[in-house]
Amino acid sequence: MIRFENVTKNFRGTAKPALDKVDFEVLRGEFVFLVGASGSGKSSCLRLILREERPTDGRVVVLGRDLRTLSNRKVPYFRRHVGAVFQDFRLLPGKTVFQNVAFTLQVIGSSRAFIQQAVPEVLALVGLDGKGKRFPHELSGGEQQRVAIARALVNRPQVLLADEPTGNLDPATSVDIMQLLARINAGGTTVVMATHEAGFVDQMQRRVIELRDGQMVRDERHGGYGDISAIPSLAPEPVRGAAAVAALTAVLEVQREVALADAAPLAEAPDAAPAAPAAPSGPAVGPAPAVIPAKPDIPAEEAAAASAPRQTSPIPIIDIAEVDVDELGLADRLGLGEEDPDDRVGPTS
Ligand SMILES: Nc1ncnc2c1ncn2[C@@H]1O[C@H](COP(=O)(O)OP(=O)(O)OP(=O)(O)O)[C@@H](O)[C@H]1O
Repeated sequence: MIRFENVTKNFRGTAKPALDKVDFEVLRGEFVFLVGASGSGKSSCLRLILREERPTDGRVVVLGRDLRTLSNRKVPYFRRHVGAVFQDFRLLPGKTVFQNVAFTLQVIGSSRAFIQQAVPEVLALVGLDGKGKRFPHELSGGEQQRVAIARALVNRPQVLLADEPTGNLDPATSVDIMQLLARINAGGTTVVMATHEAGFVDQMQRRVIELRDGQMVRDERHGGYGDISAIPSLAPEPVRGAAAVAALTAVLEVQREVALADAAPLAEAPDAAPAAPAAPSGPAVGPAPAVIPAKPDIPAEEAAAASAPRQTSPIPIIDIAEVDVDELGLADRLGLGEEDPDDRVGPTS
């Protein structure tokens, strides 16, 4: 799903590479922590995945697309499949919560009717029901990050990138956001998260990729944060510990809910890939919380490969219909309207 092949990134005017021959593969459905000291290259990795930067050397392949050869014209299509959230939320201050999320859909030419349906659904999903008319400054930090997550999810991306999403939040709010990310992952969305939060990483025991001075020094299937001496200490250790315990509880709760959903006879679909198609709109199945399922248009070979690490079943809640980019003609005006077969993500050749 995401492959770094000996990737080196040299930024102009810098002697040392930000990334030095980094090589890893993330499979569909994984939750991966990117860890390392400040300046070790975590954000650079995420920016390469988003195609905000290109490698100096090596190859980055995301959803079957070699990003070296992806033309600028096709980048907006590509990014529909890759949502991103950041430490500083990056909301538009003059727009309401609804408008912030809707903007993503307007840019790709979604119909007004679709936007009116999809935005409230995704806001409910992230726990922001009824807050659509607020402006960002009228929200707490945690709520602002939820808006950012809603915006990242409204296109039902297959991958969610999170660059220190809890970096500006207090420990309790951070736990809420971690829980939300775990639920999103439980719905089949691959999550790659750069973080300094050693407590969360230690307790959640997910895959950990560690960078040091641009080099990958660790890739552990169920790892902890490792050496914490170089990370900024923003909260007293006991608080971090409490947050970590709460995070673990939250994540275990999500895992238990997923296991329950797996066990339910009606939820069984033996032939389905982990990110199965969404069910029609309706209430949550069983006790599970709202989880947005990733779009199911994933190459079959990747679906097979995804069985390796960890299988999660989708907990379908809503069905966000395919976006009709032609409907408003806006896509054409933005230069996004010339979709051709190459615009689709597909298997790596
Ligand atoms: N646009 C840029 N131009 C020049 N150098 C850059 C640029 N972006 C990043 N770097 C350098 O690349 C290296 C890796 O930076 P990066 O932001 O990826 O690290 P990081 O691990 O995400 O750090 P932090 O935890 O502080 O966010 C650093 O030395 C940084 O100064």
